[in-house]
Amino acid sequence: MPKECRRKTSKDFGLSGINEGSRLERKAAGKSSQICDELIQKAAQIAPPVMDAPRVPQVTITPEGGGSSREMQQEDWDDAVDGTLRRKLSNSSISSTGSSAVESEDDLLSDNESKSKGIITLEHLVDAGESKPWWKLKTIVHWPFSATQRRRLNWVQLAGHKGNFKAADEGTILKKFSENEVQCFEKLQDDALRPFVPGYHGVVEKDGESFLHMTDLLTNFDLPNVMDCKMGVRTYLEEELVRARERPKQREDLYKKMVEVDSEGPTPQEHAQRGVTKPRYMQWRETMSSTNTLGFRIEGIKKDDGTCRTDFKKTRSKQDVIQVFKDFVEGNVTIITSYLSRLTEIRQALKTSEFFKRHEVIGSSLLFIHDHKGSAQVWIIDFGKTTVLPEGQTLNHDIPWQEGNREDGYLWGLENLIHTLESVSSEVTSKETCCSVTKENSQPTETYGQ
Ligand SMILES: Nc1ncnc2c1ncn2[C@@H]1O[C@H](COP(=O)(O)OP(=O)(O)OP(=O)(O)O)[C@@H](O)[C@H]1O
Ligand SMILES: O=P(O)(O)O[C@@H]1[C@H](O)[C@H](O)[C@@H](OP(=O)(O)O)[C@H](OP(=O)(O)O)[C@H]1O
Repeated sequence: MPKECRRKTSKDFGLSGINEGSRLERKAAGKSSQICDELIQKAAQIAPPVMDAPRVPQVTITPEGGGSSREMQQEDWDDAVDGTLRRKLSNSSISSTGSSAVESEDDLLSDNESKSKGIITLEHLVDAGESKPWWKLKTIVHWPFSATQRRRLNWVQLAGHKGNFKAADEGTILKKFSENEVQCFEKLQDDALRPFVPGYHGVVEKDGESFLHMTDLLTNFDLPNVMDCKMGVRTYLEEELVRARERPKQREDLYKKMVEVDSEGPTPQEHAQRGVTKPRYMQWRETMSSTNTLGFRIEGIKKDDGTCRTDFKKTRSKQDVIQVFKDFVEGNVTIITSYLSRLTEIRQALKTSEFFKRHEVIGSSLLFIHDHKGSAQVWIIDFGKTTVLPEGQTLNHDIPWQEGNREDGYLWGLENLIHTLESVSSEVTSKETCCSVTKENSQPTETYGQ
């Protein structure tokens, strides 16, 4: 049974106060998720995989000394990245994104327990009666929560780790602080990419924990359809490779996630030790999905009927991706055209962006959002693993990666994404033309009827 079919209850998610609207969305989810699965399976059977030439050399991480490795400590992680990517976080967990875990959740939690996969309820950090003030760092502005603003927010989180986001005042959210991401947002304020990233409202702190305060991109939509596409041919940093070679850590949680998708995925040695290193897992994910072949992959989709799917780990061929997009936009050419024009604007901005030239962009996503009123937007999100290059170095973002050149294939992936949507558009249009011709032909003419 696909993972998404095994739905957790609100109690499983720790959501005690989930409201009626959300319950209804969840109810709808089971049925149409199944329909979606069937459609995707059919598409996969009909369409032979169209494989582009792999752009990423596979790097083998061979643990010296077999499986013996010590647990990685936070200091190691900070040292490992040599100051280029500072991951010191506001709390004890360690990750590029401010959440998980070089070690914190390792070997303890399954995928479902640690990752967010759809509709969630965002809680504020304070209770209605809380009187302690919030303070904005830097500007030291009193955090202006009123009792009504301390509502629970039904929200969609298609990727990332559970607990990474909190509700904030109207139209905004809080994401767990990572110094790297905050630095990116600050630089982006003066960059050509600013119109395409969520509004940045500084850093706030509460009880020793810091958060990045940003615009909630879902705010202006009515029952939004949302898709997260992770960009680039590579989803791990070169530093992570170096680290894994120097101090390999076999992770049982990643091994389990691999086996769940493909029991033949791990090597005999990995089966024996019941563990894989993180770069090994990430590379395997890249080859199973369209990351290596198309330079982007679908992470998750939430539709306006309440269905959420994050089971795209084996969605690899261009035709499969086209089918998923078609289903996402429900064949609506106007929405596809809006998405295409926004992607073209993003491509243009990326080509002029100083920030883009000077950063290795890893693990960043394009967030597609549209609704029944016809609004459609695409935003660049997640800079947790976007890393500044050494002084004087720049990237092309569209040439093959070789270890050391730090290329990420972002622009190449964007080009493929645009082509994919153009294919969706022409397939939908030709189907419409074909249908209307068939309809016309089947209309009895007056003479025929007489
Ligand atoms: N500004 C935003 N507005 C609305 N939704 C957002 C916003 N930022 C993120 N999201 C939602 O949260 C999800 C995870 O976001 P993001 O990738 O930034 O988190 P993360 O924890 O850094 O993820 P990962 O661990 O995969 O790097 C996205 O897929 C999207 O559904
Ligand atoms: O999508 P999956 O298959 O669930 O795999 C996760 C995904 O690749 C995340 O991007 C990664 O977090 P980072 O981007 O922060 O590295 C996470 O590593 P983690 O388990 O170390 O958090 C992986 O487990």
